[in-house]
This record gives sequence, structure tokens and C-alpha cells, in this order.
Amino acid sequence: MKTRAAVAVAAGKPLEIMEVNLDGPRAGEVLVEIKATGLCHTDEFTRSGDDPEGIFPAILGHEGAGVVIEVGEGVTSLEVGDHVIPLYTPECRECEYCLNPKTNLCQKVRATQGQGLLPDGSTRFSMLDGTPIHHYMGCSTFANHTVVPEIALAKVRKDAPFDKICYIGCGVTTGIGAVINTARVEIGSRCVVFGLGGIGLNVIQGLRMAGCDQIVGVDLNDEKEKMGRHFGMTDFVNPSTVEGDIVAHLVELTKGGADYTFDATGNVKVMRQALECAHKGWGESIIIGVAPAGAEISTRPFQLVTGRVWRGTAFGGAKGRTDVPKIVDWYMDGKIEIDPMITHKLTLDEINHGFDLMHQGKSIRAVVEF
Ligand SMILES: NC(=O)c1ccc[n+]([C@@H]2O[C@H](COP(=O)([O-])OP(=O)(O)OC[C@H]3O[C@@H](n4cnc5c(N)ncnc54)[C@H](O)[C@@H]3O)[C@@H](O)[C@H]2O)c1
Ligand SMILES: [Zn+2]
Ligand SMILES: [Zn+2]
Repeated sequence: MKTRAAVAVAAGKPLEIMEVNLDGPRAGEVLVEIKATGLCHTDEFTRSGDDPEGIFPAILGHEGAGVVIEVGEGVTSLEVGDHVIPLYTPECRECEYCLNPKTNLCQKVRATQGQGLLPDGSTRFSMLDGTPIHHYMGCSTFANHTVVPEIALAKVRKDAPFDKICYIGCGVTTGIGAVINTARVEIGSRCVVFGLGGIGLNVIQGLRMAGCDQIVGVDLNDEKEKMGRHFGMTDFVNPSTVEGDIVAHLVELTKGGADYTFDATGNVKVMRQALECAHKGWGESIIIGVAPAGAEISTRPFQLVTGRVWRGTAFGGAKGRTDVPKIVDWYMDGKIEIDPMITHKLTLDEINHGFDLMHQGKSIRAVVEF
């Protein structure tokens, strides 16, 4: 079949909207009509050429929601008409990682996914002249139709709006999951969140759900304060207006250090501050942000010797086929909010404008509706 897609033709170039060929699903695969997709920083990281593992041409996008149009041979868990969210972290439920409750990093299709290919080593997308186009993060949601492995699709309820739940495909789950699955924050905790963007705000609403006593938000942009407070932030700190050491300031504000801290900036200097403002003896710092290629974190080992813990999280530690449908329920039941974070709606033709908004710090999430 043919479908419309925004194609990343080369590193650093704007996406090109074009008609592409899409082959039907093979064994274990599913054809999905994408109804809506969010634009995440990770897409921009790859589009810009900063991602050392970026492969071109490719169809980017990993934060989508849509409907099953056709299932390949042997697919048993999904049928035509099901509503789904593609998962860049799949859940095969049989690999060593899926069977271990400590991780969500299913390895079943890892090797081919990293190469921009489906598990059989080939691509379903091509340009009209026959040039193959790579998949991206196993999802490629910047296309009106895409082919995804069955194990990389979460089946969700049919009454949930696509233009909101697409965000659960990355940002919402990453932020809330970092609190619930990775940190396992206890009721009454004091926490600090660095970076109040599309990820940090979801950390904040996760902390509110977890019943924290204090939720400190840290951002260089004062305009982020209002939204932070809306989602449950109790204190706002702009490091550029703090005199002296930001770490000492945060330790004092949290009465001795935070029980849990989160980096949602991707800046390795901020990651160090996040670790060092965690409480001596038990404070844990969770790295969510993706740092530039080659960047390294550092601290004095004494920080860890005296009981602080440094951890990281991918996709909020969520096992997608199991956890994503529950998060969709939380949204539909009003336990979490998504609507105020969808600040811009675009058509596929306007997708490059979405990246401009991201750079200008004007959007939390821009969503493309097909
Ligand atoms: N681990 C994962 O699974 C995962 C998933 C998605 C995104 N991410 C990463 O999470 C990070 C945040 O993504 P986002 O979409 O929220 O980005 P964003 O740009 O919307 O938000 C980042 C925020 O950090 C603030 N900031 C920047 N530098 C700062 C500093 N020095 N001190 C304090 N605040 C600062 C910015 O003003 C902005 O509000 C990115 O690095 C992204 O790649 C990780
Ligand atoms: Zn993402
Ligand atoms: Zn697995």
C-alpha cells in the first residue's frame, strides 16, 4: 500500500512530507493506522544529527496511538479494530529481561530495532523509487500507517482519545514510571525534579500521586513555574537567581536533602547537582535525561559511600503491554492529567514547525493528528 509520512532524509535536514510504499505485515507483525503522534526530544535528537546511532533515511516518531488494520500470520493477542499504542520498549514476556521483575528492557528485538529494521532484518517502508526507508525505535509513528511487531503494541481501551493517549507512548509513562517503578517513592517523601518540560511535569504528577510532602521543581525558565504548580509542585527554584551553591540551597530547602531527586534535563552538570542534593544515608537520584553523545557524569565517590544512590530509567521502567493500558485507565478515570500538556496541535504538513516550537521552549507537547 501507499501512505503519507514525514521522512528524515538526512541528518540535520527538515523532515520531508511524502507518499511512501508500505509492505503489509509479515509473521508476528501488525499493520497500524496511526491516528495521532507526539513529538519528543528524542526524535529531534536523531533528526538533528546529534544522535550517533541515527540512521537515514528513516521515518521517526515513537509516541503514537492508532488502530489495528491488519495482522500478520501467527498474531494472537490483537485483532483488526483494536486500539493500540506502539512501544519502543517491547514486552515479549519470555526473554530473560521480561521474566525479571527488576527491568523492562526486553531484548527480544533489540538488535534489529537498533538498526532501523523489523525483527526479520528487513524494512517495510520504501520511497516511491524503491529506496528503502528505515524504521525508528521500532515505531515510526510519523507515518499515517506503520508496521510494528506484535510484542511492541499495547492494547488499550477504545473510548480513550488518540490525541491525548499518544503521549503515554513516551512522555507520560517515562515521567510517572520513574516515580512509581524506578524510584518507588514512598508517601511523605521530599523530592526535587530538575527540568519542568514534558518529562519533568509528568514526574511531578507522579510524585503527587505517590503522596509526597514536598515537590521542589528546578528550572532556568520562570515560565515553567505555573504549569509545575498546576501538576503538584510545592516549591519552585530558578538556579540563575540563587546566590551561592544551588546544591546547598536545595539541601536546606528540603531540610537536609531530598529522599528522591530526578534529572529531566539531560545536562550532566545538573545530574551531579541532583545526586548531591539527595539526602545523606538514603537519598536516591534518578537519571531520566538523555545526555549529548560522549558526555560523562562525575561526582566524588564519597557521595555514594555516604549512602546516596545513582540510578537511571528508560521508559519509566514500565513493562509496556502490561503497564501502558493501566496508565490509559488512570487518564480516563481522572487520576492523571494530560490535556494541559498538549499545548499544540499540528497537521503532518506542519510537523517541522513542531520542532521549532520545541527549540523555542514554547511547547510542552506538540501533537500531530492524521
Ligand atoms: N529515559 C527515557 O526513557 C527518556 C524518555 C523521553 C525523554 N527523555 C529525555 O528527558 C529529557 C527531558 O525531556 P523533555 O521532553 O522534558 O525536554 P524539555 O526541553 O521539554 O524540558 C527540559 C527542561 O529543562 C530545563 N533546563 C534546561 N537546562 C536546565 C538546567 N541547567 N537547570 C534546570 N533546568 C534546566 C528547560 O528549561 C526545560 O524546561 C531529555 O533529555 C529527553 O531526551 C528520556
Ligand atoms: Zn520520547
Ligand atoms: Zn522480552
